[in-house]
Amino acid sequence: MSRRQQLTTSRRWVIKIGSALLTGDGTGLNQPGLDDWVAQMTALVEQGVEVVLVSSGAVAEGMCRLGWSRRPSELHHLQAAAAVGQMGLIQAYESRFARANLHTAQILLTHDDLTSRKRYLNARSAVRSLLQLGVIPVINENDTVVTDEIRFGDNDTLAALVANLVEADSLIILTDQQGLYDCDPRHHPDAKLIDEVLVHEASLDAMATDSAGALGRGGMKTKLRAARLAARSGTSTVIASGREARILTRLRAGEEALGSLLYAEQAPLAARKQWLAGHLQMRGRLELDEGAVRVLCHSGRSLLAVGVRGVSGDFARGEMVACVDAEGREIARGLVNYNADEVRRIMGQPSEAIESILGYIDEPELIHRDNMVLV
Ligand SMILES: Nc1ncnc2c1ncn2[C@@H]1O[C@H](COP(=O)(O)OP(=O)(O)O)[C@@H](O)[C@H]1O
Ligand SMILES: N[C@@H](CCC(=O)OP(=O)(O)O)C(=O)O
Repeated sequence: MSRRQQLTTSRRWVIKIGSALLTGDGTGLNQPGLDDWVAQMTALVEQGVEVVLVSSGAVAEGMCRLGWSRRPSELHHLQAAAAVGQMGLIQAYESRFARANLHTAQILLTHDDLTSRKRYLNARSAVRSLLQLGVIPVINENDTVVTDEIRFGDNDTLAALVANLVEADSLIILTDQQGLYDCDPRHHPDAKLIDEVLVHEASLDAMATDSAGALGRGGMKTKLRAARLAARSGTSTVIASGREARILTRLRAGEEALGSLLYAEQAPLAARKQWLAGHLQMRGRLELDEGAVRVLCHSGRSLLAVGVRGVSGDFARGEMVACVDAEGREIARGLVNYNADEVRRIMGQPSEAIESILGYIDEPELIHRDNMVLV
């Protein structure tokens, strides 16, 4: 199957719509554009794609609503514009998706939300639950509370971290150019479009510059960096023009020579497992009973509390623990969904009992199979 053909079957897409498209002429949101992109995303959902939308446009829409003609430079004015404009942005998506009977959910994130392990896991389970419910998450940076030091700044980086968060198969970055050119087409009319390339190809660095349009942030440089970040979880990226007719549905159909495909070396699950195998420090150990050892080793299942008979170490939710058999041999390692004290209370118990023992339930599994590698 060609790399383009993989888009025809991939299941989870993060779609980023940039400021350059959403607010092309600086007079508020591009309403006809929104009609078109929402109709295409609805068609994707009907084909079974789980869509997570990362949308810019809050500051520009806020400027329009407040009657400001120039982007302010003071942080507090930018924050005010973002707060006003985010209302318009969400209304724009909510009303359009509602016509197709699809619910939307607003998620505003800061850098801290994705770097603190606990908040990361919480954001991850919230977005996953929304997807399971068939809801379209509409994500933007929480511009009103971020300071310069902790900003994503451009939404390309945010979209890449969201792709990591949900282990997306594909990240689609829609912008005002046909894709990544070998130099900025705004200044070089003879620039050539890159069709398909390995995301880590070193020659790309010299091509993707940080010159952006009047309303965008970051230019192609942040898009290339985003594609490389996304590749850490095995996600391949397409950079394409949101002005091209039926761009999303044509990409879904596997059309060749459309936008630039920056492909990752590994598939999402393999990339995650490699990261788990080599990455984190072990914070504790879970001793498993024979039945649990068997289902982990032979059936590739998740670890449930009922199969654990001993706990050592002091670990937090989301940290890495070793799973050992009765002789102390490590058989697997993975990210645990409960902290050490909680595991001591729920070990040996069926998952249905977790809520009555702890008073809440985070996940039914102690370690989900996607977060575990056999050793
Ligand atoms: N090699 C390149 N190929 C394509 N565009 C480039 C390149 N280098 C810089 N750019 C600039 O990046 C701009 C898109 O980035 P930006 O304005 O930040 O858009 P967005 O708001 O969609 O993120 C293009 O309009 C183009 O001028
Ligand atoms: N969070 C900001 C968007 C930041 C931004 O412009 O990003 P980008 O679309 O990457 O150029 C907003 O909603 O106005």
